[in-house]
Amino acid sequence: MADVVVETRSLTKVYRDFWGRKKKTALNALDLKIYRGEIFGLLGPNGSGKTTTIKLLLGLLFPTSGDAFVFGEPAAKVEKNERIGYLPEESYLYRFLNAEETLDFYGRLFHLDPEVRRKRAAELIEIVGLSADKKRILKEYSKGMRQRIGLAQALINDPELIILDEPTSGLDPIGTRWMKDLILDLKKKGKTVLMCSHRLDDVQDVCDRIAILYNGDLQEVGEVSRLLADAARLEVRARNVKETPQLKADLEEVFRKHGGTLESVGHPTTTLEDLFLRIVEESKARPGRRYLPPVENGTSGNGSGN
Ligand SMILES: Nc1ncnc2c1ncn2[C@@H]1O[C@H](COP(=O)(O)OP(=O)(O)OP(=O)(O)O)[C@@H](O)[C@H]1O
Repeated sequence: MADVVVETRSLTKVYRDFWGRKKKTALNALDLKIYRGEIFGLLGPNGSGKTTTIKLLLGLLFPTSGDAFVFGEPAAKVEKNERIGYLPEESYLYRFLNAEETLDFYGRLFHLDPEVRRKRAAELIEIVGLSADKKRILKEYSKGMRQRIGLAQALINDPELIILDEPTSGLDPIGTRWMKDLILDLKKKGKTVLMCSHRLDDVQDVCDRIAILYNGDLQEVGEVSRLLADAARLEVRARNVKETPQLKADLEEVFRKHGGTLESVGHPTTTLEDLFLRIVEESKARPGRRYLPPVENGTSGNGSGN
């Protein structure tokens, strides 16, 4: 039986106004379990209750009814937060500290020994790619750099559960790929990750399971691969075959024999992210590389600029 790291039972949050009158049911009877070692995506349109859920799990808000448990402890018990790393959506870091000072400050909050603090800060600065900028104050950081130092802060206590609110926001495609690889590395190390994101392609790339909230109600929960599988279609891929009318006719015949119909024959496409990263890598490896338009016979001159 898998180890449950986060559990909510009929978790409900109603925000009230100053007079105690009901303003908004932000979360309505949420039942959810998140297991050790999985990457779980919490999705939903703006205002659907994601941040409210995270705040309830961190004990920053109290539920109106229902329960939330993290590591089997009530979420209101703030000591359990020492085992959690949290990257909020908005930067909250001190703008006049540099990266080293920032991590030292958060290390102190977790009562880490000076030696451990120094070692972890150095490792994390390296991991998040800020070695060259570690002496600059955060005020001078770009949004992507702030996101990197925010992640390092979230990992300073070597947490078992990492909660990431919009982890790829503000990152360029290279930073996005780096962040996704890092999230997958955390999973390899046995960590549990709960992330909220509006970038659905990123969620699809890294999450094992997702939950979708709408207006405070849980609408769907399950494995990404299962939810996205199109059971009505079958995909067949082949190598070293030329696309000819005869091939198409033969395939039509085969599928007809098995009671189906051929929908299309063509080349699979890569993702824009892969294309972008490949071009950046090639540009780095070959200074002077430039786009060249296709030559007359139709072959691409792409990337043969020197
Ligand atoms: N302090 C508050 N007082 C009153 N209503 C609130 C408060 N905080 C959030 N809400 C409302 O609760 C609902 C859920 O908000 P929440 O911030 O949890 O949504 P979200 O899914 O995180 O949205 P987003 O994607 O925009 O970050 C929204 O309708 C929001 O206006």
